[in-house]
Amino acid sequence: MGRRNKKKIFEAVEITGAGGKGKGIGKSPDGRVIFIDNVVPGDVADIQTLKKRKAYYQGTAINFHKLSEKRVEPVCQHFGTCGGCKWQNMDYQYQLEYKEDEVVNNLRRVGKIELPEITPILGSKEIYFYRNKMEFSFSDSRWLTAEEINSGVEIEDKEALGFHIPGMWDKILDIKKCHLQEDPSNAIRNFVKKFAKENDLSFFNARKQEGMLRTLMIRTSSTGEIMLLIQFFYEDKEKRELLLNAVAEMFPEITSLQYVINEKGNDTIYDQEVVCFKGRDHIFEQMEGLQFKINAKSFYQTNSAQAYELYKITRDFASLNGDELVYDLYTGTGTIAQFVAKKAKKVIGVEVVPEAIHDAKENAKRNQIENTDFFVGDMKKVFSKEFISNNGAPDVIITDPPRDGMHKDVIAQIIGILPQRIVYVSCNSATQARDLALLDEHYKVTKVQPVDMFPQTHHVENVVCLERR
Ligand SMILES: C[S@@+](CC[C@H](N)C(=O)[O-])C[C@H]1O[C@@H](n2cnc3c(N)ncnc32)[C@H](O)[C@@H]1O
Repeated sequence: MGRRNKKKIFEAVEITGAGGKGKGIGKSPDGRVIFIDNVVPGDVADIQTLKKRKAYYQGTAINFHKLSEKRVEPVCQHFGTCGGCKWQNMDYQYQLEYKEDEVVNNLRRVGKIELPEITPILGSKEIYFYRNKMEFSFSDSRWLTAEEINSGVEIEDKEALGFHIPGMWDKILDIKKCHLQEDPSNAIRNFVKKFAKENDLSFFNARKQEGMLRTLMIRTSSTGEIMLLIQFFYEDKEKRELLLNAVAEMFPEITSLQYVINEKGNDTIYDQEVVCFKGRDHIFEQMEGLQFKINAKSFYQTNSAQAYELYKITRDFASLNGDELVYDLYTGTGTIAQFVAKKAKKVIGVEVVPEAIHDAKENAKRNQIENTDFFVGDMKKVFSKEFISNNGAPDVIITDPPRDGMHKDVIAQIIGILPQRIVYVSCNSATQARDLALLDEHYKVTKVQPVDMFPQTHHVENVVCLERR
């Protein structure tokens, strides 16, 4: 190890905050911030550094002097190794506090904008089993814990079907029970693993690029439908059918059983043909009487119950009276557009993924919504003079960009149009704050409502209403 990364131990560090990708925050004697795994604000611990950067350290707790009163016992046996639910050891009320603080700090420090009173964060009723979609990876050599390695016992169960170890593309932790998706999610995953092993279907090795079974995706819906998609690295018809038939027989509640043969270097299925083996190639999600068709490639908010709350807040902030032309930017499959359509004169949705726009149009038809129009395009290029003269200048813009926020050209284009109101939905309040600062000359932030879509993680959604100055 080079000198720069020589490990140090800092004694009795108090954990004073949480943030930075779910890590606890402390301070070293030399005044640097330390980002620490598996600690909770209020803990006091000896910290061993793992990495040193110019302005901060990354570290891990090796000995606790005091355990925080904000701690709770994690429910999951995989906590600490799995990167999925890093805040499972913190009481949910405190999780909400830290999420709200993060939003406010970002808006204040990054955005440096004048803020109204913040509406308290809306917590999730379900703090476990709230996800409608999970993706697991197969591996022929599962991640072994230090205890397993040191035990000296020969490892018999070598395969994994589970999650990537944080930051490691080729290391998979075998998951026995995940607390994020309702059953039969765990039952399906465990059955597939057992059946595949018993019948000699090989598990993927990402380094060597060999092995038949790559990934498994399970989607559940509030309509009770279940989608299962298994991704294979190569076609072996006999073995593939053996597995898929066994799954179909064992879980007749699966309404959509699909597969992909993906021979590429990476796991993404978006450029691959998805084949329906049994049932339909889609499931439905429903919200306030609206139906949304979801296929294997569709984006749909992963916490359905909280998505409903998020959309209600968005609609509320848009304050529509039926006369407005609304643009729904980054519309995905047009869910927000359709959700607000009844209250608007017309809604135009824009999205870069053609399949999503195809679904948006089909869903609008199914929901008998006639005042929406959807366009495929990169947002940067959409607000052309021609587009505005064809579709009209919006009175209200709803925008829900990916984590990177809006491109500065998109913000410049919005400023060129100056709609009366903007509702900005974001899953990353830091980039949202940056964008709000760029809009500040023309828009005043009038409402802020953080929403928790992902309990047990540090992620937080935030809805902001802007009115023209
Ligand atoms: C956070 S999702 C929002 C989806 C939708 N509003 C919903 O609630 O289901 C962001 C969407 O932006 C789309 N997107 C990403 N980059 C884009 C771009 N440059 N132009 C247009 N859409 C883009 C993504 O494909 C994704 O559907």
